[in-house]
Amino acid sequence: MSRLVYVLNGPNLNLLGKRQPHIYGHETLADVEAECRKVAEELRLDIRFHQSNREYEIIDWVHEAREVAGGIAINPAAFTHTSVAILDALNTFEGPVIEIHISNVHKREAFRHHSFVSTRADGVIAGFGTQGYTLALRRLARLIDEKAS
Ligand SMILES: O=C(O)[C@]1(O)C=C(c2cccc(Sc3ccccc3)c2)[C@@H](O)[C@H](O)C1
Repeated sequence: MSRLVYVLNGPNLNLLGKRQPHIYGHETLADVEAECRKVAEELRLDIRFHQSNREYEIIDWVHEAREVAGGIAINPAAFTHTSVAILDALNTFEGPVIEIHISNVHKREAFRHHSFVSTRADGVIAGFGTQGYTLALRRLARLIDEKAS
């Protein structure tokens, strides 16, 4: 069972930490990646960390993950609420998928309350700030270890 995990980030997350800190905090996506790499080392995971504003690139990374990864952690951002295409791609991935949202989407606008991705995700983390990323890694490590035992 591969200990490689893909961490995928959707549109506008490249601007994280620069606006709306009251919703998304002050950490930049580079800060989040660094924290993920630190925790991944503790968990004996390798990670590939990506962000794109282009739906097709996220789909292509999911297809890549099918061949090499043991799990996917994904913050689809706005694609959460719109993308059947990303859901369809995730449905071709056989390993565990954890959906991450920095904010508690259920306390926000009604259009953020529905997620296409949640119909595939094995778990959803929302409202834990950027700590959700490392919590997702810990869950994926547990699931990968359980499958290997
Ligand atoms: O809470 C999240 O992580 C979420 O996935 C992230 C989103 C999001 C939306 C716009 C921008 C950003 S990142 C950002 C934040 C502040 C300033 C600039 C960019 C994330 C939303 O589209 C989702 O509904 C919720």
